[in-house]
Amino acid sequence: MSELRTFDDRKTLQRAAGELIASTLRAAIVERSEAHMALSGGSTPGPVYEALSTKESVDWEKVVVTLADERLTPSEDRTNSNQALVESTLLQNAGRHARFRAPEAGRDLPIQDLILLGMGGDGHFASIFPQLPNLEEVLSGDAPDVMHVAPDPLPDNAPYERLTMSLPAILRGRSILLLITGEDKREVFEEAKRSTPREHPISALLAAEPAQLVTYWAP
Ligand SMILES: O=C(O)[C@H](O)[C@@H](O)[C@H](O)[C@H](O)COP(=O)(O)O
Repeated sequence: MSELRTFDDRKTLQRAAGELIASTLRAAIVERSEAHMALSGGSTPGPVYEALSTKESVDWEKVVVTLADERLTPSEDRTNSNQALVESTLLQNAGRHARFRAPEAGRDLPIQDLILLGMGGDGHFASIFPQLPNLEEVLSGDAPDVMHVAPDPLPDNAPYERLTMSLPAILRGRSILLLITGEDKREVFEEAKRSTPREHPISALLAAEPAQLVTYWAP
């Protein structure tokens, strides 16, 4: 059964998320001599990545970072890419020793020790949006690990086609940390337990009842 933890405020949530990710990475390195994690973009995780970058207790040279999704920005908009977000927040301080691997459509990913997700107000996660023409493919059990998707219409706040991990690739993650903030998104999260993936894509993740999913929420 997945777990929901609530926090008094976003700063406390972000600090706790950094701690959880660091301990997950340390445990993975002890067990398998390396750790793989896939990160999301958005407005919530930046401070998590910054806090994480200062953790000297993580053997960062053994950490490989990729993205749960990526915005296919033109070169002049590169600062809006998720890679740019991760480079400017996580890949500094101690975290600069981690290796970054950009996702490629059709290229298999190693099992991720940790996948960090956010959720949009429409119930999207990674770049699995309600308006994906190929939504069923991205959610199907035989989907490739990474897929090219073209939300139609493109999202207002980041109007780009995307690369996204598929649902089966996400469900293969050893741990999945979902960060949600605000009352509105909490309502969407609760509603998604009873709706369809076309209404709220996150409902497909929740319907799988992944035991490795932990959701952090703050007002
Ligand atoms: O490229 C992106 O925008 C993200 O990967 C996206 O899936 C994000 O996780 C959600 O939109 C939630 O974003 P917040 O962090 O702003 O809630």
